Amino acid sequence: MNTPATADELRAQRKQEAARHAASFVEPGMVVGLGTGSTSAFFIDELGRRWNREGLRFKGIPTSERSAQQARELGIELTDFSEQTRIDLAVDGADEVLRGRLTLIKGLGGALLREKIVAHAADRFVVIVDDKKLVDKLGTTAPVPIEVTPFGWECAAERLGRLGARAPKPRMDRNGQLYVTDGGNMIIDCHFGPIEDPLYLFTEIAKIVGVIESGMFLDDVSEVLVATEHGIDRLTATERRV
Ligand SMILES: O=C[C@H](O)[C@H](O)[C@H](O)COP(=O)(O)O
Repeated sequence: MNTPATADELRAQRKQEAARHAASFVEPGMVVGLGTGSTSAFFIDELGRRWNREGLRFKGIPTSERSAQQARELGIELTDFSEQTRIDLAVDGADEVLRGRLTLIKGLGGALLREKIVAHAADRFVVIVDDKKLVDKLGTTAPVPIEVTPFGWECAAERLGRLGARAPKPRMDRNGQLYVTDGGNMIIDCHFGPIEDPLYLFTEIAKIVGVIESGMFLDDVSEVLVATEHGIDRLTATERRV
């Protein structure tokens, strides 16, 4: 008799289903943005499978050193913005998605700046999640990660505190060392609690000198694929709202 799947295994299966679905959008010759995180890792794996078994050829632009390494190990050809500034399709995960909207939080994996740059360069930016990421208000389960310059981070943290972030502090890694992004910056994970007005908060965060980018994605996403027990729910830009 098979042991029933654990909740973690079920989530992993759903992430994989969303990733497979998104990987089916990749066509020969495309430039493809490769996201970061556990869901994106399934996407890159599936692309590796298509590269090696189907002979699918495309070029990847990774959003982190981690994803670059994974893609290289699978044999996927990589490129960068020095070669081309246009991406056909970018695929990435998210930490929270506002139910029924294309509004979300990303960056718990620390790659939010590169992810947003890649998303903005893409003609089509597809976000892949399992249904546990859906929330009725952003900020309910995840903090908003905010990438800041190391110089003067204390000033940015104080301003973020005035905006309602609880005890904003720089992110530490699992060894207790200061977390440094691929771009050499710091991240302040801001616990605002449920966010009533995402656009207002996003705008106020962006005004803080020293803030490079926030993990709020309000108007960047073309579609969201949500893996549920019934299959894939696809939310497209016609329903885009903040
Ligand atoms: O910086 C990391 C990214 O924004 C990830 O896409 C996000 O944190 C979701 O990660 P996961 O797929 O592991 O839940």
